[in-house]
Amino acid sequence: MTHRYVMSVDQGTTSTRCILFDARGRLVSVVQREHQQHFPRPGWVEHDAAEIWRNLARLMPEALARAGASAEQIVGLGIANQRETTVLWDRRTGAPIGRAIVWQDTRTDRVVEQLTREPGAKRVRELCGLPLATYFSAPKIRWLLDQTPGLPERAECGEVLFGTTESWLIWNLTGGLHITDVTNASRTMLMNLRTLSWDDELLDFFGIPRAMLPEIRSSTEVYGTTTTVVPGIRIAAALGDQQAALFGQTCFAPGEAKCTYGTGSFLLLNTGQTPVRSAHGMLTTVGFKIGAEPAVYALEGSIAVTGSLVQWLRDSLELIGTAPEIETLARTVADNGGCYIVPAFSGLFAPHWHSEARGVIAGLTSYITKGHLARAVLEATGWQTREVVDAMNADSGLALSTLRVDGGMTANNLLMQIVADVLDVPVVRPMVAETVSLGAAYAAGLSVGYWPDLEGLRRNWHRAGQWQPTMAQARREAEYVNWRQAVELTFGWMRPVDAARPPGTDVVDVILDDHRRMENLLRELRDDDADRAGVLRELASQLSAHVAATERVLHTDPAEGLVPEDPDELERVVQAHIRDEERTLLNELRRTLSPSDRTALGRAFTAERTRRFAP
Ligand SMILES: Nc1ncnc2c1ncn2[C@@H]1O[C@H](COP(=O)(O)OP(=O)(O)O)[C@@H](O)[C@H]1O
Ligand SMILES: O=P(O)(O)OC[C@H](O)CO
Repeated sequence: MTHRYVMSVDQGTTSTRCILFDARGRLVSVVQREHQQHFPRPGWVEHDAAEIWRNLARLMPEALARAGASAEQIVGLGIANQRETTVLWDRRTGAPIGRAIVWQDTRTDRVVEQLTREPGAKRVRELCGLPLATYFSAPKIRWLLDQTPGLPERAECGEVLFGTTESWLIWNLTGGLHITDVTNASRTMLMNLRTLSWDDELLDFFGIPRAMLPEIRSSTEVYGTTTTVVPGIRIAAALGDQQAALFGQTCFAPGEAKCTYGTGSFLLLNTGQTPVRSAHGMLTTVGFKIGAEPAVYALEGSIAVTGSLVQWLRDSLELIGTAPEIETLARTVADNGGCYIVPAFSGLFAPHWHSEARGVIAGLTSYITKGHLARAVLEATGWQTREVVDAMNADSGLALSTLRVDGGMTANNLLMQIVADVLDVPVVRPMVAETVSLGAAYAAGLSVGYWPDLEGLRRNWHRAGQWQPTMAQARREAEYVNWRQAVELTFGWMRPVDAARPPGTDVVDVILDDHRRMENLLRELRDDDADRAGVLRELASQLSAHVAATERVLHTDPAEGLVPEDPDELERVVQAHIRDEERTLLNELRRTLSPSDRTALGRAFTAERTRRFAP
């Protein structure tokens, strides 16, 4: 008898996996390839979409070969993917336009800051269920369009296309089908959560042309057939990876929840057929949509940094050689020794949504060892989960009674115990830890009739591990207070220096903003990837406009004279200018002028500076 399988692709943040599952939901073959993470500047995270496609093109035949199977034995393909990551490509050539901007990337923090002040900002969350944040696709698309002259016009006439990575892969696999599924579309900030279609008000707000967007389809339906790599396979499902994990954990009914612990961690609660608005920092998102049935919604608590903090300890601090070693290191100590790490590397996501937050290590004393740091890393995942569960309970009015977990980090038994302890509920892990892939396979299998219904899938779920809470209540509460105090230290770390201040701001602040902007340019000059000539030109224009405004409005006699052409000299002059002005002029202005005079001067300074600025 010829066996038949479902093929599943999990296009994740760090790697792409291709897995074949049999009818009982068992793994038949697994292959995986990592792709490169590009960090060209602080806060920037990029992927090469062409590399991701090349990886998939190798993985699909490899997965078949491992199982000794042919394309005819594959009943359907389901794709799960990292969400929000933004790929633009040329419709004609199929080539990506620049690198993809990854969901963790914070380069759009200023774009987002500006957008929050625009009329219409309040409507965004109402329409799409998401808070304005760097995390989602729309600000990333806007940023990309703003970068290249001519790109907005090309996008307007559909020459430049947008997609998240499932769209990009389906486009390549089918030779030009431009679609997305409703769960991925719900992460762009451009889809109306009720109508499940692109929303004109949102498109206008972000200035994004409809012509560049894919068609929105259900999560399970046959979209088309592969024409390349392994031709003839029906593509029968697509879901964002966290929604796929919800499906793989068989959280099909309202009230069922799971948390996936990978690069980041994502807790999703099925809320049934009506979108629930969060009052506590959760996202409202689409959970899945089976064929023509109504969509099922979810509340989501997204945590940006959990497994990636372990990677940071391994790759940047080199305190461990492999991710599992963190457990051994953390077990060398009995507790955290008073140390807390809040990994706000991409700002803080749920429930805080502070894009400007940056990470802290708090409570350091000379007593702290690398063992304590390792424990603080694991506890950070525990406490971040606790914050999200508290918010989720407050939104749903229910208390979570057990937590279903999955993902790479759940191999860590100490971490699972910590999660049970800080939540004070049991944590359970299923037999198949590859829940994202399993969910995509389930969705594709349902779509083509390989599995008849959801109930049959539920019977495949088997418990493999369970952790009971053992922490004393008083200790749990005391630790949580410390954690929250550490979180507060991360807020407001980055000020949006480039955001134009409204007219009428204190002149001291206006000048300080100029200084920070120039310092940022000096930092850029030290980056090997920077366009040096461009940055130098910008720096010279900034300095010249700033000095002219200072002279004209504050009647000072700046020491600099002309803006030097020599780059080293320019750097020196800028640094000296900032140092001198902050030591003398600014203190004098604070001391001698009334707040209303400083405000009037601030207005004049801004006007003069704008007039003199010649980019
Ligand atoms: N034993 C472990 N303890 C703690 N973290 C781990 C362990 N094993 C893997 N990880 C972390 O889990 C993440 C990988 O999980 P995975 O589910 O494959 O992530 P993703 O799908 O986001 O790429 C990595 O960030 C890694 O640091
Ligand atoms: O690829 P993962 O598992 O890190 O998941 C990323 C999420 O989809 C981001 O929203």
